[in-house]
Amino acid sequence: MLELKDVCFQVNEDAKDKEILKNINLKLDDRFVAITGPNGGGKSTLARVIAGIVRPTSGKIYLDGVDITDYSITERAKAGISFAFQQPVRFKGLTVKDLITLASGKDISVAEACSYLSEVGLCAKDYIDREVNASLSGGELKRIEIAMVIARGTKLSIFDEPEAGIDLWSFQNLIQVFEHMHEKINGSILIISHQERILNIADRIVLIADGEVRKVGTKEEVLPELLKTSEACSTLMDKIAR
Ligand SMILES: Nc1ncnc2c1ncn2[C@@H]1O[C@H](COP(=O)(O)OP(=O)(O)OP(=O)(O)O)[C@@H](O)[C@H]1O
Repeated sequence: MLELKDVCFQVNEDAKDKEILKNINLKLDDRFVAITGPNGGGKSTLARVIAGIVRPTSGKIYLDGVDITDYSITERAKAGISFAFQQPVRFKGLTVKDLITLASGKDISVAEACSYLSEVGLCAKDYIDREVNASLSGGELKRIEIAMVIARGTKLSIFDEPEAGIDLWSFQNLIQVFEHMHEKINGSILIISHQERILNIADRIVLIADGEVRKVGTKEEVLPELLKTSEACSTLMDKIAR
């Protein structure tokens, strides 16, 4: 279980303190949790705080009862947290097989590596020996990154807006990948998304706005609140536009 107690994150901008996360309290033990909310609400910051990319200004983070607040990214990775970036990283000189083997942490066969690619809907023989460089499309890279996360098989896998920057066709396939992961994965998935189809497969949704947790619940409980928030935003945008 992941637990956040009074987590705050503050930056100093133009000599003024800016609170980006305000006393976040969460207990998450569901298999598939989606974090959603308006742009700039603090979702990515929260994911980065959980993965250890940034340290909270105050508060505590526990993974299965262990205080990981002061763990580095590497220590958190060893404790069982994987993080997939919004823009996946390219690794020039490494093949897809190399990356999946590294991710799995053991010497796996080509057939095993291929099985991870098949899980994300990629035809393994076409990709296994390809270099992870700029010749791969955004959608392909994203799926290879997801295959790596599956190969790592950690307790907690965090995805920051996996839908960002991919076309509609790739997005439809990506949804199927997540639906499949929801059924198959051993650990938990924490996914930041604005997409209703992703929210629809979540066991729990966390709505974050203005650095605060506004609501935690099932989609039936959270979506109406989310619609209210987006209506409020559109009304504001209308007023600004007028
Ligand atoms: N290091 C930083 N310094 C200054 N401001 C920051 C920093 N990190 C985040 N912010 C600000 O904090 C707010 C929340 O950012 P964050 O990226 O977490 O939002 P988000 O909910 O993920 O947004 P989006 O949906 O647009 O991806 C934004 O206003 C952002 O500009």
